[in-house]
Amino acid sequence: MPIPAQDHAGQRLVEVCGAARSFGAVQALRGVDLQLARGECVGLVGHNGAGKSTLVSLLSGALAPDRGELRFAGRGADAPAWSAGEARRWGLRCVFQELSLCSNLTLAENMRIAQPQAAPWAWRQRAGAQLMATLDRIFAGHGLRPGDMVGELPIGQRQMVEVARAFTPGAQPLALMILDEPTSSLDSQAAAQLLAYIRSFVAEGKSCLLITHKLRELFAVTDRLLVLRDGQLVQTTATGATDHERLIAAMGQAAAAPAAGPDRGVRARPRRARPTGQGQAVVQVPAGPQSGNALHAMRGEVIGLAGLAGHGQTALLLALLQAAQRTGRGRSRDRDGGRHALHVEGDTAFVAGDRQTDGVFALWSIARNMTVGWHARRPLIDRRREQQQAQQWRQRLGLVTPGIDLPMVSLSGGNQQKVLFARALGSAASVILMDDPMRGVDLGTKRDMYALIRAEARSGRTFVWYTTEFDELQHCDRVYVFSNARVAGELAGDDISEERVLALSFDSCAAPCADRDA
Ligand SMILES: Nc1ncnc2c1ncn2[C@@H]1O[C@H](COP(=O)(O)OP(=O)(O)OP(=O)(O)O)[C@@H](O)[C@H]1O
Repeated sequence: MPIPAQDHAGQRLVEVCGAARSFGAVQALRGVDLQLARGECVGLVGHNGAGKSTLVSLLSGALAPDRGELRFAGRGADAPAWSAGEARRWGLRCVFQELSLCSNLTLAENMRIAQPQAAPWAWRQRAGAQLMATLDRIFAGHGLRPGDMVGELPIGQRQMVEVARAFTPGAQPLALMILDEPTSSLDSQAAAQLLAYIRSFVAEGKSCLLITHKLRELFAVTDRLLVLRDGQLVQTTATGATDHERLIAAMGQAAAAPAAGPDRGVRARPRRARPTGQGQAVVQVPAGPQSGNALHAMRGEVIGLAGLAGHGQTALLLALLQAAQRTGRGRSRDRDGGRHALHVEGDTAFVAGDRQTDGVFALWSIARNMTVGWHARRPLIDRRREQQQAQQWRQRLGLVTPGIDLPMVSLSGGNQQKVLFARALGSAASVILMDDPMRGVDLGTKRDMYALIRAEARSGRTFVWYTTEFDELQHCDRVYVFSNARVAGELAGDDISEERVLALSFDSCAAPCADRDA
């Protein structure tokens, strides 16, 4: 029989003593001590490469610590004895930053993989029904079906499935949920649904460790906050006893952080200050019955694409990229299956948000990943230029790595994202298409990137920027809001507000979109 929440709330559930872990020359964790009680939600923050995901891997048993001890629910375990199977049997589950679903299987089949011990008969129906029940509980109105193929879903929906699968009850208990950036690809509505669910989860006496770079979320749901910096826990504080600025300072990212708005400290410029557009439209999407209102971007403009995730923003960016590539081959206009007649002028680069699928060459070096677009235009690889350019961007974006010749997989998630950003900005492209490019990027680097985007726009580059974060729209000159794969409206100046974006998102969208990004 389950113990009532009030009987076990406050008891110690997890204890980590002196956990350390290195990867070659990199000391990812340098002796971390932490405790987690039953019934509490603890937030873990830190810059890219601070060691958060490594700590998660130790807790979940995916990695063994070099030294230190982990205890769960009073059961002592010397570090070498701690394993993924044991952690799961004791009630620990984990949603990792990089999604782990099999893209060639359906939702139901992915559910079955996570709980193979369930009864063998009619497993597909059972697994599908179980997963749907959790999806309904967390993400009401999700629009997913058990037979959907994971590989055909946009990253936001894949993240919903990943989260719901972890929360689905099974043969093993669930006492602690570790969520590593669970909202990085969710739109604001789905993120709010998940945060509300986390609160109800801990209210039942269960525990949650939440890792995110979105401070707003941490302040909304956590009881306590831990700050990790260069592999060490430098601050533990009750959430109510701190604020954004102090947290950012503890992370070591306080310099030049102007206070403005909910995620204070991440904005590089005051709201709506300096539109940069100049006379000539370099991106054009005409109005149409299927595509909605017309969309255009002038030279030097920063254009935001907003609206609920999966409502056509990524599809448009990809269509623009294809149009640009065909334009480069001598055609001036392109038709996207009759939906859009698109025009893009100039070299175009794309920053993928779904980095594992669309962006990263995992085993290539960091330097080669940064410069691959540039090499593609030359007959021979110029290693000296490659090194020069990569070192420049490493410093500019504060890449945390001992060397740019290491493989891309050695980088933390946020640092991999920085490399993709460097790849686009380091190219000769005059139009940069960005598909939610700040996924997993820490606050300090985001601030630098916002400033960089503005500076590049001033020099004449055009940005078309899909973002799931409202705050980022404040860095755009104009914003187009998408709904049901159509441009539902345009906002500019002080009209760019959360309320206006939501109003346009839901205006023509009663149900989740059928024409999703693929
Ligand atoms: N498999 C690996 N091989 C080599 N180095 C690694 C490996 N995994 C992590 N590291 C290094 O360990 C350090 C900590 O990485 P970790 O992924 O824990 O950071 P993080 O705080 O989760 O960062 P992010 O916010 O970007 O996800 C980084 O310097 C990273 O490059």
